[in-house]
Amino acid sequence: MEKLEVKHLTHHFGFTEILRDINFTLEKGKILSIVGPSGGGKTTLLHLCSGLLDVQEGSVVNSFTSSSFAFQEGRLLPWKNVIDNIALGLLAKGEKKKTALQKAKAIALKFGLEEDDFEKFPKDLSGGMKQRVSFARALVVKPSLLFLDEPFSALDIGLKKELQTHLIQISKEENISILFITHDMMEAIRLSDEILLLKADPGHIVKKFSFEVPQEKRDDVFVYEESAKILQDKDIIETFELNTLELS
Ligand SMILES: Nc1ncnc2c1ncn2[C@@H]1O[C@H](COP(=O)(O)OP(=O)(O)OP(=O)(O)O)[C@@H](O)[C@H]1O
Repeated sequence: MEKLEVKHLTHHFGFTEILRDINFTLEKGKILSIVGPSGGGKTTLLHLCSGLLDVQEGSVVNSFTSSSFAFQEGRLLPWKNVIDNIALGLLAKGEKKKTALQKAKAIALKFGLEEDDFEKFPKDLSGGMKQRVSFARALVVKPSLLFLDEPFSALDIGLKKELQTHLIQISKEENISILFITHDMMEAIRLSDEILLLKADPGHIVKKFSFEVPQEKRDDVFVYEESAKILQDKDIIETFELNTLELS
């Protein structure tokens, strides 16, 4: 069975301990999110899990057959148009150009891009369109595991919901596992099978929340109700320091 297994992972930058004794397992077909305040070590943890950073202490064992990464800001190649950006990974895997372009176009349409956009270059795309391209590029290679770094943070609520719906649909159809980081609790509740709450200084997991209702059945009411419940949780209050906030 494919899985990502993190055991006793600790990380330092210089003399500063950033992460301490992180343990979790992501299983095939599951969506797991890491939620926590800014500076808590989420990005560091994601980079360690995805191999972008070298593990210093503890272990990360990734037995998924393939993985891909979608970044918050898209990271598209400025000299390539939309379709060529999406087709990159397929070409790198040795797919024939004609088939790669066909697959790129099909997934672009699935993510709400239009044929008129296909020849555009990144500089002529809105933030939302870049994000659509970024998702399409990460998913066109049909990864077994997808890493996402705050993928929806720059999007308005309508677009956020639309892309989340596409992501859930494609991940279910293709049985893709997802590990993503976010500071948005509602986003985590909408998408995750399990949420890991990461508290800062040094980053450590204080709580895990899991949800039984399948993602495609989670409507706005579910997300609002679960958020309201979770925001009362003492670990969430402490982790996000909600008790120190007062309206003046
Ligand atoms: N390459 C690096 N060298 C030194 N310190 C770093 C490096 N990368 C991150 N840090 C520090 O590690 C800590 C955790 O950063 P990280 O980016 O992992 O947190 P985060 O939870 O993703 O934050 P945010 O939500 O703001 O992106 C921060 O104090 C940051 O300054």
